[in-house]
Amino acid sequence: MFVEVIVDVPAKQTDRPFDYRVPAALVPMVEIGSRVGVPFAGRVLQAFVIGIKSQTEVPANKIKDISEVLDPYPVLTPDLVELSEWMSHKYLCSRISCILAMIPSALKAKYERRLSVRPDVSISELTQSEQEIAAWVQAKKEITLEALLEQFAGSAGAIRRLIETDVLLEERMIKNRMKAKTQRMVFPAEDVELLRETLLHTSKQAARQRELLEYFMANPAPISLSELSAQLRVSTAVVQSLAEKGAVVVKDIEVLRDPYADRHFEPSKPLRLTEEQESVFTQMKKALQERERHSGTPILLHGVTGSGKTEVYLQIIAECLQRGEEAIVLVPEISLTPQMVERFKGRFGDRVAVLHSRLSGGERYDEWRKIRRRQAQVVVGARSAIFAPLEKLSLIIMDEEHESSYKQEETPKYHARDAALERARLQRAIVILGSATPSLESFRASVPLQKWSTDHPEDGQHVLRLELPHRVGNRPLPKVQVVDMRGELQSGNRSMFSRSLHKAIEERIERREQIVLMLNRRGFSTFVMCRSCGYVANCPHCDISLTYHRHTKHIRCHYCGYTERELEKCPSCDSPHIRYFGTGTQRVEEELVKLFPGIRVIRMDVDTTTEKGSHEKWLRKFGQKQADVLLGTQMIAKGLDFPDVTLVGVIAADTVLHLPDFRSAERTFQLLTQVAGRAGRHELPGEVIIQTYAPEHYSIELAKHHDYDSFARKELQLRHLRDYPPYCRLVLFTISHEKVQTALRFSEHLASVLKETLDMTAASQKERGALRYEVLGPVASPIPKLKDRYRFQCMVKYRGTGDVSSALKEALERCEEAAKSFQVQVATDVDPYILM
Ligand SMILES: Nc1ncnc2c1ncn2[C@@H]1O[C@H](COP(=O)(O)OP(=O)(O)OP(=O)(O)O)[C@@H](O)[C@H]1O
Ligand SMILES: [Zn+2]
Ligand SMILES: [Zn+2]
Repeated sequence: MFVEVIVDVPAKQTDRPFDYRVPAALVPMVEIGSRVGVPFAGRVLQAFVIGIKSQTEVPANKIKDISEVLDPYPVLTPDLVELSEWMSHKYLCSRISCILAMIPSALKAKYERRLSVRPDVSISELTQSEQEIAAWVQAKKEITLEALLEQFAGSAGAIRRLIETDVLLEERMIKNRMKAKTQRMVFPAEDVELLRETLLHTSKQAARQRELLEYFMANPAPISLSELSAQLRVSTAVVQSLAEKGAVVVKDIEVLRDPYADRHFEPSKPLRLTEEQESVFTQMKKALQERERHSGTPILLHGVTGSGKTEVYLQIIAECLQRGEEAIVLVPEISLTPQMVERFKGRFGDRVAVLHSRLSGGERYDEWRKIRRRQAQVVVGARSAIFAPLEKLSLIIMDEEHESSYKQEETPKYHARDAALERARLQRAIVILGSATPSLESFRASVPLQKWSTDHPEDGQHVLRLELPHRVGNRPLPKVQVVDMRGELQSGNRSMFSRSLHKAIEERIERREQIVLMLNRRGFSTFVMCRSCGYVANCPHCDISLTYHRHTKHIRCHYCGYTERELEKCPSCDSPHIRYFGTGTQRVEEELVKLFPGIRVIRMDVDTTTEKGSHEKWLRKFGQKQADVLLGTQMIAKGLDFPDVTLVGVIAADTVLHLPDFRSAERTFQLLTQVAGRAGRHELPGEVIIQTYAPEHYSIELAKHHDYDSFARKELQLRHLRDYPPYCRLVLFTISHEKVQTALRFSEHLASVLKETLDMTAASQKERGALRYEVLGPVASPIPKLKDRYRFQCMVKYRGTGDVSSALKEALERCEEAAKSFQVQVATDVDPYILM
């Protein structure tokens, strides 16, 4: 048997399958998706099996054997292996980077070098010090280089000679970064007679042993050693002597770390669906039942905030489980709150595995193994949970599908929505994209039920749209008031709170109701400015202003980490009037406390939520009414559901609007709608106050009226006019070099090669429908200098059905030589979300 593998080397030349032979003994262990060790260029490397075959073109004297199989079960399911191929093609990145993105970091190999003495070496021919070293290694059988250097601290030279002369052989071993956690268990002998007999032969002096034997006679069940010693206060030695007598067996058993072990989840029952929910649910159920026939139907669930989308998710998952199938639920990282986890654990208990970035490496690994061992059928997680190794996946739910955090900003720069649609296609699973404010990409692709026919082509361009236009129980959407802050300033109010918001806060405090205040962090960045001359402290390596860190009294660059002490006076005009603009939320908190004495504020932003579990802690406190105000950045806009919140305030709504980004209106509308959705979700009616300097902007005006449809129509018109996605697709190339000239010249070269290859592709694909494209740039990047490198951008804009990836890949390959010799870096971003 032969296998095709992808080796774990991040280089262009190795980005293709290599053939190996599987020795007979390993054949039963090797499957598609297995992780193996293979000899490669004189080392043993981790590799992933992507194909199995009975023949190979590699000549018999050249083919090598795989050296080991690293796991008891394949780490990738067959559909993930296929998905990795799609990903590397679509996102123009190496196959191995895609595979590594799919497995927990605990499984990313660490290579350890181990030394041993060559068996046929005659030690007596070595020098005295060499002999000493060799003898020591021989006694240990094998040892890491680090340990050897530590033992013979002064003899690095001798050790090196021994390695060079092959007296010490070096072997690279693949080690997992993370070990499975084990627990020491005590198993009493199954035969109670044996216990009784041991007791008879144990002397009266050994009271502890006798006590333990009696305990096991009464409780003949395995127990962990730690629990046993806590209960009976017996020492390990006592257990050990019983083990020697054969009355008990002590064994290490693998256990799974459960991050939610100490939490109790209130079991929940399915609610009776409302009429609207019921009709949506019926369609979903139908899609699930017919998924084999129609290769899975993607569904867009457009439901206003509080319309009961989550309850529908829970019931369709139950349906999926009942069919013996499995489901993935994707939620944005920041809305993966305890409340959210609780709803899934409460309904499905232990069958739920949770994956998010706040878990430790070990916990993540264990949740993943729980999935791999088929102990979990529902996976709830952030972006990368789309790669959960479920074999009978039939349902993928993506909540808040419009969220930009579904796009990964490091290589592989994939979008979880597209990965979900592709994985669903491979598995014939159905995808449900849910949102109160669907992305324009999804909305444009969607077709309402009345116009839907099941023979729409499976091209990801057609999505069935289902709607939940009303809140559960017909609760009204909250009343939204927009306050023009320019007017406030004109009437002499210089505070960051308008008079309406001020009054509204006062009222809630009096009525003991709760308030959510949101501020957009991006617009309120923390910078340092001279009030006399307007000097702003910039990073010397990046064209970006430095950020002030109040607690350490330093100013810092967010991109490269450059740090200096806070300024005493202006470097430009010597004025002492330096103003530090602290984080926006800090400033708002200070002002709140000043204006409303005694007010209790919980502040949630990057500063207060870095610690593990802090997120949960703050929300729990707020839920228990230990605070009047929950103040925070975007992270509080999503998913929260607190009954006593009756006021939501947005301090500055338009800070995103001015960013040079074609999605800024969409983002503003989404954010305002989401945060407004936090108010009045239960008995008490809600009120929303939005403060802005641009009240007439359509994204704010239409958010005020909860009018998604008008917003989508208007925004799509504008995108069409300006030729932006979803009417075209973008690929962004960012080129950087230490010298401006080199960066620019290379960028021009790349742009012309891109044009050439696209011309050729368009010509050869003419019959198959038009491919229209443009290559824009090079232009200086919006951040023109980063970490001492100058940056330029080229953008490819295209529409049509041709295979653009192949052309772009070819262009990159043609420029590779030049890039290498000039040491130019090229970063590629397909369907970019950040245009800087
Ligand atoms: N059929 C139902 N009967 C009674 N209450 C329901 C029903 N469905 C949902 N609810 C309740 O209505 C509230 C809102 O529902 P849910 O959180 O599922 O809405 P959602 O659309 O997911 O909201 P959002 O997108 O704003 O987070 C919740 O408190 C939920 O328990
Ligand atoms: Zn100055
Ligand atoms: Zn910097």
